Amino acid sequence: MSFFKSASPAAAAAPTASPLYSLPTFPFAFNGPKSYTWLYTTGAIVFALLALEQTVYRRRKRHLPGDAWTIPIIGKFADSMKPTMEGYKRQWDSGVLSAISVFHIFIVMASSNAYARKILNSPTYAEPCLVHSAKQILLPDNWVFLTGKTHVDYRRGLTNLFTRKAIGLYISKQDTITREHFARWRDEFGSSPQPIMFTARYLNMDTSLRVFCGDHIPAHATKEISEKYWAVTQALELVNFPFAWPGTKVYKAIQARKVAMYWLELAASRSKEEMATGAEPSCLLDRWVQTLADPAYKGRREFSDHEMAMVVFSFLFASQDAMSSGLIYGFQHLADHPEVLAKVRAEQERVRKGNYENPLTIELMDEMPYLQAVVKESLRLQPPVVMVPYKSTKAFPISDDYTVPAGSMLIPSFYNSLHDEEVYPEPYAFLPERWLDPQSVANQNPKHYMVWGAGPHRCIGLEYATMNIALVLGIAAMQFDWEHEVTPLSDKIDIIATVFPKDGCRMKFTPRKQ
Ligand code: HEM
Repeated sequence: MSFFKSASPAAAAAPTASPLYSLPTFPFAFNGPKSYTWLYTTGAIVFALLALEQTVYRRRKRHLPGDAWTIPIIGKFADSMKPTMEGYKRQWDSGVLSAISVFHIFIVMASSNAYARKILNSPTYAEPCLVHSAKQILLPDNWVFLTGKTHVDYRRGLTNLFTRKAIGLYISKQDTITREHFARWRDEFGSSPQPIMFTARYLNMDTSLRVFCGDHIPAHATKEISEKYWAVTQALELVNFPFAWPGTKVYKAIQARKVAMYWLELAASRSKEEMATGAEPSCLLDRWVQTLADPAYKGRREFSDHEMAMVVFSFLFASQDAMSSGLIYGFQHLADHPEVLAKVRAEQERVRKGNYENPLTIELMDEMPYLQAVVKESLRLQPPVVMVPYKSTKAFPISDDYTVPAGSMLIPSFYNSLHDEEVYPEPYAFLPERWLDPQSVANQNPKHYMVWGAGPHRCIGLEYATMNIALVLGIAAMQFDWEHEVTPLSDKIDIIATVFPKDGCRMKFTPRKQ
């Protein structure tokens, strides 16, 4: 997420002030018995509202595991301000369905694969629940806010942008940009390890902008967008000030979006002009324009520059955090398992036969099953998106004995499916080999592999993301010797929108002789 969905219930809870708690203010001067009447009346109202809150919570929760009583007014707000994996795991372990409340929002967490999939595959009852700030940042008319059939139809037109043919087109750009960045890494990474969080992030941002817009935006624009984009990620934090006032994170994110949209609209317009001359497509926008002009194409043909820019912005929004998380953990897992890194290098040597400077192609990548298994396993072991919030649009009979009330938040977990020891023996070990045998229990149970979600909103960019992570790790394996400085925080997880090692993954890259 992707990640324009909040990782925590607090995100949705924070901006919502319940009318239940907006009590009128009273004159509290003690002027005789009349004042005591006000005081008693106020006390009685507060007491009644608190009692009502508990009754509503217990009626919604029924027999589900979870606190018998919710903390008045704020519920589990304090926990969700600083979410931890340990806290989530405790909640998941309490039951396949469990309940909590944050402010007045009633939340059902689903930890089993069956329930997680049921939520994601029941668009009549549940739809994605985007954080409050997402509409301000992405613009309310962005396609990501569509639901039901309109969403399915719009999305169908976009899947052309991620076919094998399209990915084959993007890969040469990914290769070029990655090598440009690695040339800089040679100078930037000195003698001591340093966090790669922002270095890897910039690499992803630059690559994605080039893949999406090609040369239709100037190099300085990709830099400007990349630098400003951090404001967008920050505005997705769990709790945000609800108004976009100057100085707030949402305000800064909106300014960043304006800059990005300016360049993306320009790119869309230039792509249309260039494709009209019969030029060959060289980026995602070109491919989109070319598809729309294809007489065989069935679907809507007219998209304004603004609309195309919004789609590209949504891809950036959905991809940056998740792809950076996946890449950083890819580096960390490989560096911590030198025996696996050695096998990646052996495969590179076999396939590339010494031609390490030749650009990678999709056909060459096909010959690297071990590298692909490494990426798949790394994303399983530490999924960038551990869960996504949905909301029930009507009463949802999720099981024989429980119906989720309408308007609740539903949070299916991906993490539990991905660490189910029935499907992934030794679930906390990094074992790419489990993906090499088509008959392995992991390969025989693809529905457990929930890194990309499931159902109508399943990640649209998964092939592109997988290819990019594999390509970067494959080239880095041959260009550098890696050293990961393991710190007490390396295994601790920071939940920003997606997940990152708390120490930012401290790495040292030393150029290798090839
Ligand atoms: C490792 C990288 C990535 C991960 C782990 C990831 C994961 C996810 C997940 C879990 C979802 C929600 C699925 C659901 O609700 O069932 C999602 C949705 C989405 N992702 Fe990704 N994603 C990644 C990269 C990307 C990239 C590179 C792009 C764009 C090129 C992208 C575009 C999207 C979009 C547009 C959606 C919303 C789809 C819809 O609502 O129809 N993602 N992603």
